[in-house]
Amino acid sequence: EADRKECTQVTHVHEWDPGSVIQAIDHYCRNKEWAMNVGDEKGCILDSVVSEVNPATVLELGTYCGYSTVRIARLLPPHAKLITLEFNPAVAAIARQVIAWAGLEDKVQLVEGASGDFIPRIKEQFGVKTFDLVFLDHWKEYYLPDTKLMEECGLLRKGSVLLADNVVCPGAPDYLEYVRSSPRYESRYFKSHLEYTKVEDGLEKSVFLG
Ligand SMILES: CNc1ncnc2c1ncn2[C@@H]1O[C@H](/C=C/CNC(=O)c2cc(-c3ccc(F)cc3)cc(O)c2O)[C@H](F)[C@H]1O
Ligand SMILES: [Mg+2]
Repeated sequence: EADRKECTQVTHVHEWDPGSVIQAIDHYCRNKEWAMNVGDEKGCILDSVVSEVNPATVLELGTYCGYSTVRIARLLPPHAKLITLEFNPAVAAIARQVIAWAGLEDKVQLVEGASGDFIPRIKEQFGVKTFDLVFLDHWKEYYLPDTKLMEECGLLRKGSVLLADNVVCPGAPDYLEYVRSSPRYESRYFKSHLEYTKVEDGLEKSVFLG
C-alpha cells in the first residue's frame, strides 16, 4: 500500500530539473498567489502511489499548469508514457513550458481537448490498450461520467488504479459514492489538506477489479 511517508525534497537547483520546477511552483503558490495545483502535501501521496504502481501507461485528466504532470512523469520508468488532457489552450501552453523546463517532454503527451471527446478515441489514436494509472484532477462533476466512459471504452484493466484529487474540497460526492459502493472497485481515502492550506482535503485511490 502507498505509505504516507513524509517526503522531504532536497533539490539542488542546477538547471531546470523536475525537482526545482516543483519547488518553484510550490514556493510561489504558498507565498505569492494560491493556485489549484495538487501541491506538495498531497503531491507526496501522489508520488507514493505512482512509485507503488510503477505504471507503463498513465492518463491525467486536467493538466492545468502541468505541476502534477511533472510530479508523475519524473517518477516514470523509461519508455513509460503519460497522456495528459487539457481543454483550455492558454493553460495548455503554460503546461507545455513547465513540462519542457522539467525536461520531461519525451515522457509526456499533452493533448488539447475535452476528456469526453478524447477518451473514446485514445485507443486507436494513441495506441494505448489500457491505463495502469489515471489521475483525475479536472472539473469535479466530470470525474464520474469520465470514469464510466473509461470503463465503457475498455481503458481499464484488472488492477488499474484511479487516483482522484479533491474528493473532499471542492468534493466529488457522486464519484466517491460510486467507487466506494461499486463491487468493481476497491477504494481507499488518503486524508490530507487542500494545497497550501490547512483545510481538509484528500485523494481517493480506487483499484479497478475488472
Ligand atoms: C471536462 N473535461 C475536461 N477535459 C479536459 N480538460 C479539462 C476538463 N475539465 C477541466 N479541464 C481542465 O482541467 C483544469 C481544471 C481543474 C479543476 N480543478 C478544480 O476545480 C480545483 C479546485 C480547487 C479549489 C479548492 C478550494 C477552493 F476554494 C477553490 C478551488 C482545488 C483543486 O485542487 C482543484 O483541482 C483546467 F483548469 C481545465 O481547463
Ligand atoms: Mg486538484
